[in-house]
Amino acid sequence: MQLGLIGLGKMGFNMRERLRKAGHEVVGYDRNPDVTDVASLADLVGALAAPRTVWIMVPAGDPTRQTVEELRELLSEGDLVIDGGNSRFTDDSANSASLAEKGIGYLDCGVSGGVWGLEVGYGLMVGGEHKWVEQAMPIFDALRPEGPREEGFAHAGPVGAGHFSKMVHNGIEYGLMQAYAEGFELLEASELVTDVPATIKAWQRGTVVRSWLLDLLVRALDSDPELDDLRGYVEDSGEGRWTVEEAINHSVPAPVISAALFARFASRQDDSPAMRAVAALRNQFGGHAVHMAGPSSGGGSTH
Ligand SMILES: NC(=O)C1=CN([C@@H]2O[C@H](COP(=O)(O)OP(=O)(O)OC[C@H]3O[C@@H](n4cnc5c(N)ncnc54)[C@H](O)[C@@H]3O)[C@@H](O)[C@H]2O)C=CC1
Ligand SMILES: O=C(CO)[C@H](O)[C@H](O)COP(=O)(O)O
Repeated sequence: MQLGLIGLGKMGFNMRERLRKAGHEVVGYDRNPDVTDVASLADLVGALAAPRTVWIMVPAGDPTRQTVEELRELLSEGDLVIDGGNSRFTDDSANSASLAEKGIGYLDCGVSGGVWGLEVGYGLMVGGEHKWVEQAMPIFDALRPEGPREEGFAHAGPVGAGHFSKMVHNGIEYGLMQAYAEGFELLEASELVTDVPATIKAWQRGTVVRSWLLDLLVRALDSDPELDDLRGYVEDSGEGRWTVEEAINHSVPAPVISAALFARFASRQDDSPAMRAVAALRNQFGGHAVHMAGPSSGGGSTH
């Protein structure tokens, strides 16, 4: 099958490779001339025979919204657009409705697997109408891991369901990573455990907490046993906060995911205004000692 693929970065580049290995004809477009197959979106559309299927894999938000708008002008009735990026699910209904005015189909597809997907395949969760899902199934089948389709692919529901599912998936990812990270810190802090990387490595087989994320932690510790080449500063790209917002909207308690998100915010602070306030209040009501800020004293002096 032919596919137009827009965005050939960490994800799209490998997806093009995996699809080509499976025998599909992929025309890739990226703003980066080093990786693109064609010079423009118009050229990409011109290189495909109707009905066309075009997969967007650019950063979520404005780049994806603008790409959908441009495709709306270039594509025709019967063509299909798939947004495979980590877009917020609330963008999907607007994209779908705008394309539907011209008879162009729309699917939202949550994609999981990161840079490893080339080798092991991508977990896919799709939202949209059945007929469009069927049209794109050869592409989904090539991207998903080998094995039973239902173990690496889900038609999760109508438009928006794919990105909603991916949002929850990423919220879970936040919580799992945070739990491993806290365990790592506690092992490191202990006087009893003398080989932390070996201990975590031993959890890879047979234990209740074995997982792919644990395997990746072992891999990171193999090259940097105390992770001291890194700063403890963690970005986020939206999915975690949207998960927490949806948990609030549905009155679903999500303390683990919320704490994991807030831990990332805390990681970006050199000093915490909130904890300065707690120290000040403790000092006010109980006369408890505080650590004073000092220009070169690190934690400062105690008063
Ligand atoms: N990296 C990951 O682990 C995963 C990323 N995603 C999502 O997939 C999408 C792509 O992510 P990455 O490949 O990691 O990002 P990336 O930043 O590595 O690649 C994005 C690519 O899109 C290109 N690009 C940006 N705007 C463009 C435009 N208007 N037209 C054409 N090309 C454009 C850039 O030149 C770049 O090559 C994002 O929505 C991301 O959230 C989804 C699952 C996993
Ligand atoms: O979707 C992903 C993995 O499943 C991406 O790697 C995503 O960027 C991870 O989320 P965040 O950047 O917020 O940590």
